[in-house]
Amino acid sequence: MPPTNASTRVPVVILTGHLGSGKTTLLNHLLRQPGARVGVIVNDFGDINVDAGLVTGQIDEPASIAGGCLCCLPDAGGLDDALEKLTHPRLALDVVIVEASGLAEPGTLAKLVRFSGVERVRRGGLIEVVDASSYFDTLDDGRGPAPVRFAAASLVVVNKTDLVPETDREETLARIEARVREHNPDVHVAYVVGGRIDPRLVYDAAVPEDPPDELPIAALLREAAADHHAHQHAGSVTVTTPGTIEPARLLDLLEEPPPTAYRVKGTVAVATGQGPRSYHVNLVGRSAHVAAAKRTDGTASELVAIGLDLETDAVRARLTDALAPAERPSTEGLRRLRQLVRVSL
Ligand SMILES: Nc1nc2c(ncn2[C@@H]2O[C@H](COP(=O)(O)OP(=O)(O)OP(=O)(O)O)[C@@H](O)[C@H]2O)c(=O)[nH]1
Repeated sequence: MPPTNASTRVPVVILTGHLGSGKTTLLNHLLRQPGARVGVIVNDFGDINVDAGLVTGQIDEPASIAGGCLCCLPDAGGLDDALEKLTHPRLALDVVIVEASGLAEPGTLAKLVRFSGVERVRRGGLIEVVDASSYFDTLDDGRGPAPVRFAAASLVVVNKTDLVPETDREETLARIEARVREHNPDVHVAYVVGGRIDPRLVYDAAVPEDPPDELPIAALLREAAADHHAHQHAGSVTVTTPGTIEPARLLDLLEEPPPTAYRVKGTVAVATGQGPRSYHVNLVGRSAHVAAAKRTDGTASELVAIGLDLETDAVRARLTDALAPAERPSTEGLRRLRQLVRVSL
């Protein structure tokens, strides 16, 4: 059995963006990261150009899947079927990425995942890729309201910054960011070339290295495409506490996360009459998911925050506050925790 994150649900990340903005380039960058088991759903099968050697195996033969797997989605109606297959615990995938066609409407796709009937799915965020060099010639003429598509994004990746003349770059990127924030003031924005975002913004690989069953071609492809420009590293902060915590403080953090933390994840323990109970916590952008853990191993609680330009001191202070030890939870805290667990189902 491969190492697995199976005790938690599989995050499903939606990748959207205008035609040619760089979605597939970003996806291939993520697929090249060692260790990760990534499932891919594309709804544009005729036009697929994901690196075949990185996406190995067929979903109909899950036993043969090595580094990841690929599923084609002919129409929106097939999304749940594809998610059902790709989130099967046997595959032990770290993440499923849905690459939309350039014409897809992000808000609609986000709703399809949010209201998916598939039990093992959790929302992993929506990444909108923007072509910095053609933005004001394609998506937006700069007049009137900004495109509403940004409202659904948790992360906006402003790609192809290399194609913006250096003399205009700062001003152009600032103008794009201002338009993005019109409908989504808190969204996280990354500026990249070749879709090279830090994969830690998107998923956790259960193992840091390639599994032994991965096809050698994947490693070869990775070498051939070795990144000349390293990606912008995301920062992270980890806080642990040996005891059970007060859920009201945790809920305060999840309802109003620190602005520079894109993801917050971890496991926390809460005291009950029958001993401590553990919960898995996941926040992406502003969307929180909490689920009761199947097993509780002791009372330790841990949270990790990940983000670009992470304000580490401020974030550490917030995580420390959220993990303040409590031998007994407040009634109000328990009520809020149970409510979030219910809406996370
Ligand atoms: N110069 C430059 N070219 C890029 C960058 N990112 C992607 N490209 C190129 O832009 C073209 C389109 O990239 P894709 O990744 O195919 O874009 P896409 O959004 O998947 O395209 P569709 O699926 O057709 O909507 C390709 O030729 C890429 O090599 C970048 O940061 N800089």
